[in-house]
Amino acid sequence: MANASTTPHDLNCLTIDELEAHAAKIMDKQTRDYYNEGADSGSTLRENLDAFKKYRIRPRVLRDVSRIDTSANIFGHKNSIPLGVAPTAMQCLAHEEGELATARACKKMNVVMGLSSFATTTLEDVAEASGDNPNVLQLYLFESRDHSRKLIQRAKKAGYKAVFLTVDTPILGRRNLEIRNQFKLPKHFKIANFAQDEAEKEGERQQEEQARPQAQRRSSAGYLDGDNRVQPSGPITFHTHAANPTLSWETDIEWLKKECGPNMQVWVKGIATAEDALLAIEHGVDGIVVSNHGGRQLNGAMATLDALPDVVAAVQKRIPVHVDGGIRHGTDVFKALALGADFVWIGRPVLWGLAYKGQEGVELCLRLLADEFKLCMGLAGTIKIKDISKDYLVKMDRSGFVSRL
Ligand SMILES: Cc1cc2nc3c(=O)[nH]c(=O)nc-3n(C[C@H](O)[C@H](O)[C@H](O)COP(=O)(O)O)c2cc1C
Ligand SMILES: O=C(O)C(=O)c1ccccc1
Repeated sequence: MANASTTPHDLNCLTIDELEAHAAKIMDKQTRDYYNEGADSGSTLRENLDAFKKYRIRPRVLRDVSRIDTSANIFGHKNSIPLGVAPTAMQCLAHEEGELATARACKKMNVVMGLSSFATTTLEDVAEASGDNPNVLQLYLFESRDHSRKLIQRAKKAGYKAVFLTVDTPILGRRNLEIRNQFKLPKHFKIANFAQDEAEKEGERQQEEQARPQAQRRSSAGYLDGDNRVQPSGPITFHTHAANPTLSWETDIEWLKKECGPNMQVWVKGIATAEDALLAIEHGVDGIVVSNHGGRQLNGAMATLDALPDVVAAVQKRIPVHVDGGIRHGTDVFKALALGADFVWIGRPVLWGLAYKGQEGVELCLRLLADEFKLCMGLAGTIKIKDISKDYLVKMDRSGFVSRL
């Protein structure tokens, strides 16, 4: 009998939940709170996780599952599983090698990596560590077009396959632990991808700005006071760059497409509705990620798995639809694909892996999910990614009533 436990395992850490628990013991409180929390009460963060429990798998049997192919094509590359590493900011907080450790683990595991605009490693160094393995650059479109233009040119030159424009963060969500902890990036780390000529000045401003509680930091329209009211604008700052409330389909997507040219795709990350998915297609976007930023932006927003089916129905396979948020098991990957996603991304589990054991920890994280996903495919009676469909799921309502999809 084929057994999933043929790959070497870390006996102390056999699940993503265990990885989270190990990481929680290792990370300092500031980092743990920053990485793990959601916005406001955290209900959307929890619902992202719980949404997967509403679905159960309908396994088919007596099919030859001796040859399971978990691979998925992305940007013309063969990814080992239909899963990528979502962009998350400031990975040097989790481990001194930060994004480089993640890039090396992704390369080893054949998994695409998303690099945050707010990475603590330069995009060139990450590209070098990745070799042939594909990368995407997550973008916050800064109000200073000059800075964005430079960043895009650098990404192009370094061979990034796509930019993912994050569209769920026109204003930064309120994260209470971050405010209470007065979270700041320790002085010895740098937000590495600010344009060289601006880096010094900007670095200093960031350090100053980060010393401020979140509620007093400035956004580009001004800063949010204690009651989340926007106060008049101040100088350009760290959070000015992340949160740009002027972003719009008309002005920014056209501009971005032109800047990226024919060889670097433009995706939008943070879509939650069919209406916006259709607008994305209308504006010539190459792909979308259904995301609510891991529940860190609009608390009270739908769980991403709940938002997914409407988006999939509207898009009708014209462009790829990806999803992130709350994926912690191989069965979660299977369920997202069965609901029509082409691919999924994971955020926090990679940060936990990094904190646990650097590159090795990220490899472990990816291996656990890859093994679980392959096992799920085989036990459900599927051998190719394209076999996975809604025929393999039922949905349970609150009273436990089960219905076919
Ligand atoms: C600590 C942290 C930092 C993040 N930083 C960014 C970022 O810089 N840009 C971005 O688009 N998304 C960012 N995200 C959101 C992730 O890309 C992703 O959407 C989310 O983490 C997925 O949910 P999950 O953590 O439940 O897997 C961040 C998430 C976390 C947890
Ligand atoms: O923390 C985040 O989720 C995020 O996307 C972000 C926002 C501002 C600066 C750095 C990261």
